Amino acid sequence: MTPKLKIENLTLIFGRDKETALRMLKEGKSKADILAATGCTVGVKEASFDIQKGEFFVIMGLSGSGKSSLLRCLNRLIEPTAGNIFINETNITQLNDKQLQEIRRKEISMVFQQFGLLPHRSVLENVGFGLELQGMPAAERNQKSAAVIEMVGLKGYEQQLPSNLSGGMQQRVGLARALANDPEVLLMDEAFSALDPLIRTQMQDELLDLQEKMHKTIVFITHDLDEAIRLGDRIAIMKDGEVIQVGTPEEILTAPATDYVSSFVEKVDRKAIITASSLMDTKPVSAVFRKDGPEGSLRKMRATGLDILPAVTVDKHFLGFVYLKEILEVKRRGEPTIESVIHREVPVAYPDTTVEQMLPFIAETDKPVAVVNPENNKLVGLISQTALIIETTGSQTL
Ligand SMILES: Nc1ncnc2c1ncn2[C@@H]1O[C@H](COP(=O)(O)OP(=O)(O)OP(=O)(O)O)[C@@H](O)[C@H]1O
Repeated sequence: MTPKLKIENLTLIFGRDKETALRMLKEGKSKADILAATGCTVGVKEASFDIQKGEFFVIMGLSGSGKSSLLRCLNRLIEPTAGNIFINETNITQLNDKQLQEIRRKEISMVFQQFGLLPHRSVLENVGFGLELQGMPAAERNQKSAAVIEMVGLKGYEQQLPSNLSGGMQQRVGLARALANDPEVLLMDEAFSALDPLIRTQMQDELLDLQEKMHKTIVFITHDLDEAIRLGDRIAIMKDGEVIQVGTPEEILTAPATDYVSSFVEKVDRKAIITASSLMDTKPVSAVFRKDGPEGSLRKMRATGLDILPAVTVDKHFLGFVYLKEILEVKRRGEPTIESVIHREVPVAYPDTTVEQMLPFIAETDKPVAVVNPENNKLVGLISQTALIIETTGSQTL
């Protein structure tokens, strides 16, 4: 599948002597060395990644890491120094001014941190401003604007001036304006960073709801890893102009690529993000069959060294757990199957169940947790108690 956006070796250098700076960069010189020798700042260094259609892609990094510079290259608000950017299959870096304008009007919109609203225009006029520039007649423009204003929850405020609105509402106007021309790609530069925390969380939720309906390709910038994790399908982490890791929130949290990423990850509340599938043992699950006799079950327990095993039907439907000591009882009583000692009232998780959702039943059980496929109830994995305890206490040293 062709990605919606393809960023290929993108480099951005600020300053005059870009050529020398670029050469030094290729030689592997550091940002500091390049600055000292040429007076040039490396804003973005050889970034390469793809963004898929409909993806919510977050670029996260501290102040000065280069995320705004990178975002602004995507619509050439800043001219990249080297590399390519493709939208669909069009190389944006090669477009002339007219073609670029066309792309900016139709395909890529941007939402800014400071809202960027025109103070003397009403909400309706602000939202319709881009359409007006395109020469759309007033009636059609107003109709489109009113529709997106309703979409972002501002119906009734069409005639207000921005100064009469709260920060959160002003940012909704900014969002509505970006959505008015129904772009395929939405660039959002720290769009919620100026809002206070409660409003910010509310806006994040609303944006996620909107995205469920819109399926836009969103590139969202933030310096806040919690926000990145809440919003992103995937996250790119930047440091000193470099993209140092691209991955799903789970990949970033469970397998940080560098110590730098780890240091961020340590501060995140993982329980809402880590899911059963990332915790479960991926080795083929040892299980006893319901029709197994006690001898067969004991053999499996000896082989695995476990004194609790899941019990399944022949086609792997999960039934419950069996315990070593009860199987020994069954054997002593001379029963032909282990049917009578399967504990069926046990909690199960689905692969996308989060640790937070598992907490209530983790507290009540000292067994491993079975992970089953929600569609057919087949056993797909087991999560050991140790893995759960580490995740819930956040401690690797028990
Ligand atoms: N116009 C400019 N001229 C020179 N250097 C610049 C310019 N804009 C940005 N820089 C430098 O490029 C680097 C990346 O800056 P950028 O603003 O992209 O980072 P950021 O991660 O978006 O930070 P912030 O969140 O503070 O905006 C920084 O070292 C910055 O000082």
